[in-house]
Amino acid sequence: MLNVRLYEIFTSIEGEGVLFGTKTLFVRLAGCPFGCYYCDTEEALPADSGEEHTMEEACRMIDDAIQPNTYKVNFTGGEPLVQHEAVAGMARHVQSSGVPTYLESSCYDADRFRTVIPHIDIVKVEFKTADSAFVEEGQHPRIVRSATECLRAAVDLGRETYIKVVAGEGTKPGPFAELVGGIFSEVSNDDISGFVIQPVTGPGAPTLDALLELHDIVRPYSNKVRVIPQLHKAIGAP
Ligand SMILES: Nc1nc2[nH]cc(C(=O)O)c2c(=O)[nH]1
Ligand code: SF4
Ligand SMILES: [Mg+2]
Repeated sequence: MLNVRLYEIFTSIEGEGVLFGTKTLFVRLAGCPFGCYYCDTEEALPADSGEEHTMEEACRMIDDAIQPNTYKVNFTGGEPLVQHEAVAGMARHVQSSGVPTYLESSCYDADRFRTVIPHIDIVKVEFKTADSAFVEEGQHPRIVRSATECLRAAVDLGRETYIKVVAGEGTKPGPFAELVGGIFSEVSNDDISGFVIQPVTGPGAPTLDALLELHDIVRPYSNKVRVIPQLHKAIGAP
């Protein structure tokens, strides 16, 4: 029987991406095998963090936690695709209750992504830069290919899709331009609802000049480029 490890379920104001400011129920799954230097949920990275539940329990916990006027349920982590079948099951349940579902993933595995995306309404496709320490440098091209496949799959299914790239002080314009060129050889501006450059919060934050340079690299491809910091950090919310 399928079980799921959840780290926490809570309501907050969406602090990231194009839907920042919306009232959101966060379902944080336990476990992520990666190691981004800016990770702000390190407590949820161990595979044995959080608590294990049956799918029935998890769905009931979501039903009990969801408040009136919730805009969406955000499946995050950790890395939700580590437990992709459970995410698909919980997302299907949430959709059946009429609340939109949202996926917050590093998009490291396109096969897993394809099992989840039919049950997701709005998706953030994240592209990790080589300096993120997400994976070892040699693995980075493979990760970009995975995220690109995820992007293709989301757009082909007609999902509301936006792109996010976290930028830190080590994010170099040259490799960033190469990444952006690759993304827009795969999709067009009409396919996406936004291109979010999210500055690292705190140590490792990029300068304004660096952010403007990255912005100007995306702008020729998309008028939907936005530099959006983490709102929840600014308002002291979880
Ligand atoms: N308020 C708030 N918004 C968020 N958006 C994405 C989050 C995440 O941890 O994935 C997050 C989070 O942890 N808190
Ligand atoms: S992929 Fe996400 S959860 Fe995993 S280490 Fe990176 S920022 Fe943290
Ligand atoms: Mg967070």
